[in-house]
Amino acid sequence: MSAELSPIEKAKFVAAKRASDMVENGMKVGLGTGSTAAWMVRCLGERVRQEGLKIKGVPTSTRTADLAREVGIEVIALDEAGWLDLTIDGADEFDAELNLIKGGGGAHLQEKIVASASDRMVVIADPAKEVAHLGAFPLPVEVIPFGWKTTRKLVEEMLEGMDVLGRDVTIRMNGAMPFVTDEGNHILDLHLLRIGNPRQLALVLNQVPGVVENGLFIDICDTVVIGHGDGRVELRDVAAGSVQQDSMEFAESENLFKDV
Ligand SMILES: O=C(CO)[C@H](O)[C@H](O)COP(=O)(O)O
Repeated sequence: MSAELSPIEKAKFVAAKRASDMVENGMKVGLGTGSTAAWMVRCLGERVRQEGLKIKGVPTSTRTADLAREVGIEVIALDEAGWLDLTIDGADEFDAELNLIKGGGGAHLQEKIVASASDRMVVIADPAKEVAHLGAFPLPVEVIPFGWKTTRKLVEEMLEGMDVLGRDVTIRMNGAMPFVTDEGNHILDLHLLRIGNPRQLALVLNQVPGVVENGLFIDICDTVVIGHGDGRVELRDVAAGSVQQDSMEFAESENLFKDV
């Protein structure tokens, strides 16, 4: 890699590299989905090749499973793994409490199950993902195909009573057809602009018939690793009930860029 990498891709890469260094021999690791998570999978593949790192990876999508196999990571199913040591994944937004919006890639159902079955969830992000309030990014909600228009109506009605700024609900499309997730479902994108009470919304949304899972991750993420285009990395950790901050220069970041 590479001189051609944009600052945003470098930021994603250094976050992914820092988080992949948290993985230890023998671990069972949840592998997230998306462009940042793809860097992490490549970094882990590099460690498997270079250091003989022995891990079992549980992918959160068919895309990630394909990439993990391609880079030499042993892939197992969640039910084979049972419980995971660590999950590393990207996010569309994170706030000061490390609550997240996920599902921009349409994989939040598997991602939430995998992260919830892990000792620790580490999110890797570029600085643009940090927000004061969740909701500028449309909130993905996975719904079953049966009666999805009715489910959308029920979601719209439910939103009337919620502390949100916008209430538009759109079906995610793939060309002329509704997008289909790995589980064969569709995605509603909720254009809320600002979510006043993410915890309440996450609970209420999942009570609407037809909704399978929403993309709000509340109290699931333990650490956010924020990469910067110049190689700096910041860590936000939930410790003793509050978020601690740490910052470091990524040693030899230029060499790391060349390695990938
Ligand atoms: O939740 C996700 C997929 O369902 C992704 O983690 C999220 O969309 C971030 O993706 P990227 O790293 O490409 O910005």
